[in-house]
Parts: sequence; C-alpha cells; structure tokens
Amino acid sequence: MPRVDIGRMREHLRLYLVMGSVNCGRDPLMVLEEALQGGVTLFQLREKGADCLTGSRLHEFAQAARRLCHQYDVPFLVNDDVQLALAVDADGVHLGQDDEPAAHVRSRMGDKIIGVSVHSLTEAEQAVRAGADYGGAGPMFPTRSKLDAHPVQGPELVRRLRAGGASLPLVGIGGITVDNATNVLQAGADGIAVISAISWAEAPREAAQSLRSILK
Ligand SMILES: Cc1ncc(COP(=O)(O)OP(=O)(O)O)c(N)n1
Ligand SMILES: Cc1ncsc1CCOP(=O)(O)O
Ligand SMILES: [Mg+2]
Repeated sequence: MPRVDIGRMREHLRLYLVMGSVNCGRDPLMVLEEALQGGVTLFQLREKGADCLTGSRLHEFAQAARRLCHQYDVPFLVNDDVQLALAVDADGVHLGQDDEPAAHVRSRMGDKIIGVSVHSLTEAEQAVRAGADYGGAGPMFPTRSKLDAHPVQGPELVRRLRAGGASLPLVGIGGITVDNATNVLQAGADGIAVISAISWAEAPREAAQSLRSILK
C-alpha cells in the first residue's frame, strides 16, 4: 500500500475499527477480514486486557493484521506502542493523554499518521500544536470496552470542539452503534470509531455495512 495521503484523513476516519485479539469470540483475523469486506476505512490494533498477546506473538499478529488491511487498501495503526508500530511498519499510531506525547513521537514516525485522544478543546488545541493528524473524541456513550474510560460527554463534546474552532479531523468513539452514530456525525465528527459494534457482532461484515450505510 502506498504511503497514506494525510489529505484524505477525513475519508479514512469514516468507519474506524479499533480491535485486539481479545475483543471477539472467534478468530480475530477472520473478524477483521469480514469487517474490511463490510467497508471499514481505518484499523487500529489495540491489544489490551487479560490474555492479550505479547512479544513475538503480538508482533506476528500485528504483521498479519497489517497485511490484511493493506489487501483492502486500509491504513493500519497501532495503539500506544510506538516501538511495535515502527517494527511492523504500521501506517501510524494512536496515542492517549497518558501515552508518549505526540510531539516526541513525530520525530520517530516521520510523516506517518498520529492520532491523539481528546476530551476538551484545550486537549484538541494541544494535539494540533503537537502535530496530530486527527483527534479521537470520547467516550460519546457508555462503553464496556474500556474500563478506565473518561466520563461520558456525549456528541456534545464534538459540538463544543467544533464551536470552539477545532478544525482537525475528528472521530467520535465510545458506545457507538447504528442507532446513535448519526448523532455523532451531526455534531461535526468526520467519522466513528467502534470496537464492539463490529467486533462482537454475529456478522461483522453486515455490521460494518450497516454502519457504512448511515455514513453516506
Ligand atoms: C480513535 C481512538 N480514540 C481514542 C482512543 C483511546 O485512547 P487512550 O485514551 O490512550 O486509551 P487506550 O485505547 O489506550 O486504552 C483510541 N484508542 N482510539
Ligand atoms: C478505546 C476507547 N476509547 C474511548 S471509548 C473506547 C472503547 C470503544 O469501544 P466500544 O465501541 O465497544 O464502546
Ligand atoms: Mg492509549
């Protein structure tokens, strides 16, 4: 896959799947492939929780997930772990407020994608100054996928960021489903990021397709 065109960041953010090997009840690479067939536009490997992969098994899993994403021309990002992202030549990383600062990471990642979690206008402005390519705003709604999530702010967070002048590409995350995704987009997000709405769906391809259909 050629180097990701950052000018197309908003398009890539449309339907963003975040997932690790423990976020689904069956073979995660099969779930990922079905999700890609259903129209996912960006993927983040977020390997967290009990029984998650580490070391060489995580490295191999990341390589396989990257290969699969690239077969579908979808950029592949790694959550938190800059070293792993560099080792598998990922297209970028996603960093939280407690992770390595984006400004430090930029020198090592060159022009790859750097996403930063934002919970306020101040954090969004800092993210822009640090050279972030997009912000992940959340949680939009209650989530069971992140035990240490910040308090729910709802789509109102995205609305406040836009009203305050934040123009960076933004994706909403946290508890997003087909039933509430429109609220996130109407608030001004460029896209939605989901774990369980796709990863735990009985039919991930159809779940992704349903989400895609409301993103048009
Ligand atoms: C797109 C996106 N937005 C936010 C997050 C959360 O990142 P962080 O706050 O660092 O929490 P962890 O995911 O690391 O637990 C994300 N991963 N992706
Ligand atoms: C990683 C993350 N960051 C904020 S909420 C969240 C979890 C999103 O998972 P789900 O889509 O299952 O609520
Ligand atoms: Mg993090």
